[in-house]
Amino acid sequence: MIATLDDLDVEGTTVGVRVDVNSPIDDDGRLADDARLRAHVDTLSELVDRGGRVAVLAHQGRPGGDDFVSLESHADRLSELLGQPVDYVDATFTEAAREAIRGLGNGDCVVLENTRFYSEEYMEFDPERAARTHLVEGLESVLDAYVNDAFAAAHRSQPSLVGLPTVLPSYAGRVMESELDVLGSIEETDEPRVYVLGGAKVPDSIDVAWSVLEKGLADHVLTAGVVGNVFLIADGVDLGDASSDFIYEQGYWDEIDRAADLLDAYGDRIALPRDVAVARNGERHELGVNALPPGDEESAMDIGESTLDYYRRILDDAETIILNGPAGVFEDDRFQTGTRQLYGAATAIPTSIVGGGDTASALRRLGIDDFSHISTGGGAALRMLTAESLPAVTALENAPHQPAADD
Ligand SMILES: Nc1ncnc2c1ncn2[C@@H]1O[C@H](COP(=O)(O)OP(=O)(O)OP(=O)(O)O)[C@@H](O)[C@H]1O
Ligand SMILES: O=C(O)[C@H](O)COP(=O)(O)O
Repeated sequence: MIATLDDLDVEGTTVGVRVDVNSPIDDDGRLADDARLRAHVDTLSELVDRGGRVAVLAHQGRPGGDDFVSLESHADRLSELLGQPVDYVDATFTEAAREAIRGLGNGDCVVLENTRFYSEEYMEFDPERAARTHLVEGLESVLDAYVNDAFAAAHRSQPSLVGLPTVLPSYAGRVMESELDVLGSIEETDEPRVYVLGGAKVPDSIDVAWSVLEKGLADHVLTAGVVGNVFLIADGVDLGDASSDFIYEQGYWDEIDRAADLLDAYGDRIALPRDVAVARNGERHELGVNALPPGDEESAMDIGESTLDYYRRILDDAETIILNGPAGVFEDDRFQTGTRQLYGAATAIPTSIVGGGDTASALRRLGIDDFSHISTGGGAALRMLTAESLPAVTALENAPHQPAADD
């Protein structure tokens, strides 16, 4: 049983709120897309409106990346979104951070510095060990409560996600609550249940496919994107050198064997593309799998019409559809068709759930957003879609001062 903001007496309480605002960053090192910030506005505005003293914790990027930047521009944008001043302090758990937190009045909000500027926050710990890190020990004394709204990071066992809820009364924020409501009860959605696995994260998708087929969660798994290409090769189709080289360069060659094992075990429930689209003379050109391999340098960039017809027939009976990853290289207008049509067809199914942060923002750009639920999480959603627990969610379940089960 996880406590929510409904269980928290907010007025005058100093709350550490973990959000996930890990976002695209522009060439000047500033926030380039505020979608993830907007997702947390409900939680943050509720806390400040109810008189909380709010200290925001978040990571941005990974060490060494161009997007590994300060949260100053996030604080500026948050100030606009909340319609009130939001301070920023370039410290996370040191005396400067504690001083900023102690200085908060009721209804005030401060953004602390990128948690991953500190090495411990980029390591995974068990919750008890995470509770003894500098970040947790530095903040514990100035916080009365902890709220986790960072569903998209909930698959990470890092101090701000699993350490703080070990030592503080802890609550799920509104994003976390709604994600858990939907993704935590996949088994209860109506059947037939269809999973669409596309995109380029082949190992993750194959993990999901194994899990949902083994557990009987999926009546059908439809493959597309690079995932579909790997399954085609595993099925003995010659996709040509360009697609094969791409898969090899991504380090996914071993995945072909795993895909072949899956086809052996559950082939009757896995659907493979029947045609692919390549670029020929600068135009989209579709080829049935019997006409493969394509010409030299031609790579399978999308699924074609015949695959879409086949997949639509499977979807005709579906009650629930769960999608992750685009069907093709949607960034190129010529190869948007598969994603546009497959995701478009999914919106007609009674329960349609999209997992994956980047896919979600791409779909919004394509103007397709009429799903039952679009998750804020990529890796976290994938893990939940297999009905597995997430460390940060488990830490919330085990946190001190939880409401009784019959509350
Ligand atoms: N056939 C293909 N060949 C090469 N790239 C492809 C193909 N199909 C899709 N892609 C690429 O896959 C990428 C997206 O895949 P990915 O698995 O990262 O999905 P995602 O929604 O961004 O995931 P997340 O939200 O979890 O980060 C896109 O950049 C797209 O161009
Ligand atoms: O963007 C995400 O998926 C989350 O913020 C987690 O980021 P990470 O994969 O760098 O831990």
